[in-house]
Amino acid sequence: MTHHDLALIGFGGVNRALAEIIRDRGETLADDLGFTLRVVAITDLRLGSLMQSEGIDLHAALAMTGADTFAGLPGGDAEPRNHHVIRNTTADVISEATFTNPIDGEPAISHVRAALESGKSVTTTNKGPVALAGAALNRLAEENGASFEYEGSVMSGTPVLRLAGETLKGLRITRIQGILNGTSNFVLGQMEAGKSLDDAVAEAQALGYAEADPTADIEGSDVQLKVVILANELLDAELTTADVPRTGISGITATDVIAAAAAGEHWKLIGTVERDESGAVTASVQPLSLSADHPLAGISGATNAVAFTTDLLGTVTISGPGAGRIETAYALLSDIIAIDAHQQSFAGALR
Ligand SMILES: NC(=O)c1ccc[n+]([C@@H]2O[C@H](COP(=O)([O-])OP(=O)(O)OC[C@H]3O[C@@H](n4cnc5c(N)ncnc54)[C@H](O)[C@@H]3O)[C@@H](O)[C@H]2O)c1
Ligand SMILES: N[C@@H](CCO)C(=O)O
Repeated sequence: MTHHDLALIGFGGVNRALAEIIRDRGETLADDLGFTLRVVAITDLRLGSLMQSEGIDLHAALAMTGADTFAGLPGGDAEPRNHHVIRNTTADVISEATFTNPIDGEPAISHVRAALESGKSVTTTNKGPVALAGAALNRLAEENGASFEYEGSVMSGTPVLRLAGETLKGLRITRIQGILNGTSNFVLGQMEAGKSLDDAVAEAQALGYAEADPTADIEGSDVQLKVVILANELLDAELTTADVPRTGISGITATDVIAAAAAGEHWKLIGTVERDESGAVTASVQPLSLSADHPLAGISGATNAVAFTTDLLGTVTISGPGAGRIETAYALLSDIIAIDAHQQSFAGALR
């Protein structure tokens, strides 16, 4: 049986949920997947760093709160020595789940770069590195014989990137339109039910859907990053966030939402990518009031959905969780499964 050792960079909702999955289901997963998993390093802004090559006791690590630090534990330090840990850990896979920075992607881009330069594979749910430096990081991974996987950067654990990238091959995709932010969709639904925007955002934060700064969810910059990822990953575009005009939902009032519902419509924050006849790709983010018969109108709560307009199949729609700790940790697990498969096929080719 093969084995993967993980370093978790950022120990918040998502990486903690991955640690819980490994703690609670590690043995079943080994039977199902043919490899075992162990966490050998953790860093976090609040807790500091911990490196234990024989495996960290996940029960103890998960019991730690923001008031604790790793200082005093063997291999522990009160400082989050991210670069030292990434370069020196015995882990073969780095799981990057620090805050998404929609402006310049840092420090996550540097974390991913350091990992790939050390020949370690990376799984991340952080949208910054993928949207703002995806092409360069993919090249770096290839140069270093490592994998860079980021299924959770769009639609959390719902496998939209692998589905479209692998199983829609051979189709010409002319349009991608989706509800790509769980928090804003949840908030609009709560407003329809009579809650204020602020109360609904607080609820989304408590449920683990929102960004550290929920402005990114409400003002559309989270969707802007996801639209760039979809365009570049699936339509071979080279968009930057500056190419994607965005309007968020803060201008939509409870009155607007309730009046639309009474008329059989629903406000949704919609990301759109289009490819014209000449091959030029454009994208946008804006709130739209959708009539009840629109395929995205019935998508509620933190669920996301993406509709692909294709030449041979017509419209193909995928929907599923778009946010949530466990749902997003599943994306990390699915990336680790992909990393293992790459390593097995590389080893097979050498035999
Ligand atoms: N929660 C979701 O539903 C979801 C879904 C998809 C993608 N994501 C993305 O996954 C990432 C993690 O999300 P989360 O919900 O776990 O966030 P979170 O805020 O719960 O956790 C982030 C953790 O990273 C730590 N951190 C931040 N900067 C750091 C640094 N420089 N060094 C070390 N630690 C640092 C913080 O202390 C915190 O514990 C984010 O980039 C988010 O955008 C989240
Ligand atoms: N804050 C994001 C997390 C998923 O990227 C959302 O609500 O969709």
